[in-house]
Amino acid sequence: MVTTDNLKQTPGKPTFDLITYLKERQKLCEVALEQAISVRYPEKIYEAMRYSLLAGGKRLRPIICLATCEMTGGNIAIAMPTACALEMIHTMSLIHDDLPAMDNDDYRRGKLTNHKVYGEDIAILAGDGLLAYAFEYVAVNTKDVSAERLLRVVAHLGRAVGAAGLVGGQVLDLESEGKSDISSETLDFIHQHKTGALLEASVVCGGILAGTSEDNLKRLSRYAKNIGLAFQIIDDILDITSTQEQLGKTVGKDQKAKKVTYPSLWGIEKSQKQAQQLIESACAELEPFGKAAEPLVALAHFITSRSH
Ligand SMILES: CC(C)=CCC/C(C)=C/COP(=O)(O)OP(=O)(O)O
Ligand SMILES: O=P(O)(O)OP(=O)(O)O
Ligand SMILES: [Mg+2]
Ligand SMILES: [Mg+2]
Repeated sequence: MVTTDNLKQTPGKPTFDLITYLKERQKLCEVALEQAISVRYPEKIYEAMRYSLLAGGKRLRPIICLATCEMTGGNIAIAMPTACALEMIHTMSLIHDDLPAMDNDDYRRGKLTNHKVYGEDIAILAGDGLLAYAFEYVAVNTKDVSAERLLRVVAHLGRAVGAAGLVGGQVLDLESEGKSDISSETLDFIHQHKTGALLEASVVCGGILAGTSEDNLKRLSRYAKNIGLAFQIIDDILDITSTQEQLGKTVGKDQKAKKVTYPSLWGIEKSQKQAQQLIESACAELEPFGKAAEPLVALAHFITSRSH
């Protein structure tokens, strides 16, 4: 059996080339996203939606969705509409998160935030437009997948973005600002919802589209929950250790907003170890998939080693 250990880089062994993989997949996603929304009347709203959607970003959620679908016997074509929808939902969450009523941020993905360019009113609507279009896009453009699977994907996406997911996590995140007595359970809840839920949907929807077994879906969900938590821990570390140039957004915001984070509770080193452990547990879930899991194993390790 292939284990996560023998998938790790060993000198002399051919290893998975994640950099090339990411570049290729990012290009595929960029093309699909560019084609997904065109500008029409009233131009302003379509331009605002495209401004943030096409502003770059790692495209991790769509790439993870495509990878899971392929690993479980599907292909890129059946997963691409869902992959695009995940990025539309993610972009909506960033536009709204940056609004003055929430984090009040001026930069995102190396550019001025949506409300700085289009105004608060249009930025709210651009987020709404992207969210609604994400669901329309999956429903209309997914081909060669049964209606039953498609319905399951739509339901899973809806749950991930609503009060049981991103919205719920964001509410607690906002309520926790300035409070020093946030428990690690509350912190985990925030991370698992504001970040974990959409990553989990990215993984699980890929598996649903491919028609993988219920057991595999549970396994995939556990993998995703672990990488989701690790992702947010690293995000909070980067807010302390990285630069605006590298991240494309303002840094040092958590300390300024007096936010309790993993590194503020346990320090950077322990938080990093914690993230590493979560990644190891995540990868262990993929062992039954053998060599087919290489991309998802590499993507999980990328989450802790990333610089942006
Ligand atoms: C429903 C909504 C609006 C959800 C927002 C979800 C989210 C992950 C925001 C970014 O988190 P952050 O503020 O911790 O990170 P960043 O530094 O990227 O702003
Ligand atoms: O790369 P991005 O901008 O999509 O952000 P995130 O780090 O939240 O994936
Ligand atoms: Mg926030
Ligand atoms: Mg923010």
